[in-house]
Amino acid sequence: MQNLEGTGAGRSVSTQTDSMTGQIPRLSKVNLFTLLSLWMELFPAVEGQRQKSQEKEEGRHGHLGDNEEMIRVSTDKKQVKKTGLVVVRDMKIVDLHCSSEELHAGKIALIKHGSRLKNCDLYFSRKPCSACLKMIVNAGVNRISYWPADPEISLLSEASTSEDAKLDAKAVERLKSNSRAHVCVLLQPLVCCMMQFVEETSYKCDFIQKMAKTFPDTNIDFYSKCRQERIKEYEMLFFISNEELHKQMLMTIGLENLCENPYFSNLRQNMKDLILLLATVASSVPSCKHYGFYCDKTEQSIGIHNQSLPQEIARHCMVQARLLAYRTEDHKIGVGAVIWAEKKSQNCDGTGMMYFIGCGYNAFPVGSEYADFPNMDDKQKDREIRKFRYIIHAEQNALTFRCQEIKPEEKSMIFVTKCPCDECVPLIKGAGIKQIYTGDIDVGKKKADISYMRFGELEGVGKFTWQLNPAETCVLEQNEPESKENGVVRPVPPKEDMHLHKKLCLGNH
Ligand SMILES: O=c1ccn([C@H]2C[C@H](O)[C@@H](COP(=O)(O)OP(=O)(O)OP(=O)(O)O)O2)c(=O)[nH]1
Repeated sequence: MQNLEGTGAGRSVSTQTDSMTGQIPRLSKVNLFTLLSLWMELFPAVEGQRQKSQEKEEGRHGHLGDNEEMIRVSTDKKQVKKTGLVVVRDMKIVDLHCSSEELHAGKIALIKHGSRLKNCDLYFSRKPCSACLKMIVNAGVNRISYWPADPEISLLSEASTSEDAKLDAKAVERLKSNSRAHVCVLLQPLVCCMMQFVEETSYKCDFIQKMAKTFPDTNIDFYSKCRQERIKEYEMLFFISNEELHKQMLMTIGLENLCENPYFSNLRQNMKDLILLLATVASSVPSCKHYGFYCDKTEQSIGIHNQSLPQEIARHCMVQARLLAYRTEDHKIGVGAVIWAEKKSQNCDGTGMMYFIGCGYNAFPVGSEYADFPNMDDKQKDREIRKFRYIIHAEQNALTFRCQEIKPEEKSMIFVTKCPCDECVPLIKGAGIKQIYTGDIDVGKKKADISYMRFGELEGVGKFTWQLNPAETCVLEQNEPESKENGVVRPVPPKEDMHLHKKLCLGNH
């Protein structure tokens, strides 16, 4: 867990720097935590869990044959909204949770951390229900921030359940006013140029660029289409388009202060901006059946540590890393890294077997001041004033400030937005991380102060790079010659297939 004080970005760009300071815009830590909580709400449903609860429900119905019980189960499900949660201690992320079919996010955090929640700040994607709040408050948390739309016990559900939802909202208010914890809404306006910067860096990021190389002329439409779909989807989930309804809801959950203008319109604008930003970043690692994180064919084996995660989960974790990259302190490029591990059996968390180990982004040593270290790249002739000997890489920060040990018997995975450099590759392997998910645009690059030669040679760690689905590569290879790209042999899609890929299908998000 890295100290999230500092500055942020994506891949190097020149056009969107702040014209006054020449610096790239940066995501505030509060907005980062809020965005991550929304993103955790979207954690892909765990298949086993879905099946289990389906079986349970079928069993329950078959056994009881009780109509009332059936209605109660289905209305409960509709009424309780899936919720994401980020646990922060001393401005560092210590855990990421998402509610499961059986447990709300707040209860999961309580089970996992118990009294260690004392003095933590919790960021919820919805206002938590009274059952969660009473336990969290009791554990001594410092602050609870929530996204100001429909709460966990939905106020938008059917009339039959709205009485309960209103009662719960009242109980939450009472708990709030009698508790030491500060229960509040934390949303900050984006800094100048942030949105354009995120758009540009998302579009130019390694993942989209790699697809553009494989499918010339298709990426722009594909990226924009994906982004439009995500915006619509996230607005449905996280925004209340009807202003009156939104006002009523804010009144019910004790936010009457925010119902007057200009506060109300400012709040809605900040919410919209953050939703747009999340949709943009999510579109930079598009959900697409032709592309994903795959092992090169020569490295495929049946060992457990070489088994890839489901693509939608890998993609989800990479978007987390992309969000973290917007906190970088490098003036040119943001890199984000997040480490997850898989337990042998399922957690109570909505993340299934996955649990969070740590995260980081590239930044100067903790506590350093703005002008303490040089910021120049290798275009600067004087090597003494280049940044490379000072900046801590995203992977290094994720490893240094991790909040869990990396267990040798478990499958641990690092998701990095940029291919790990020669300094980081041995660290990742030495730490016992079993899999790397990344892009390979930089593989084979050699510069004076930073190089990317070791990743290609790395053995004993599963390497999953963003590439065309190998199953499709086989089809392409049957007819066509190969080309060399970054020193790696890549198939050139035949014209017919390229035509087909122009209609890239969006997978289910
Ligand atoms: O595994 C890595 C590799 C690099 N970085 C960070 C460190 C540094 O802040 C930046 C260096 O990026 P790059 O190699 O692209 O150098 P540049 O000078 O920023 O850009 P250019 O590609 O133009 O040389 O990326 C990481 O966090 N992890």
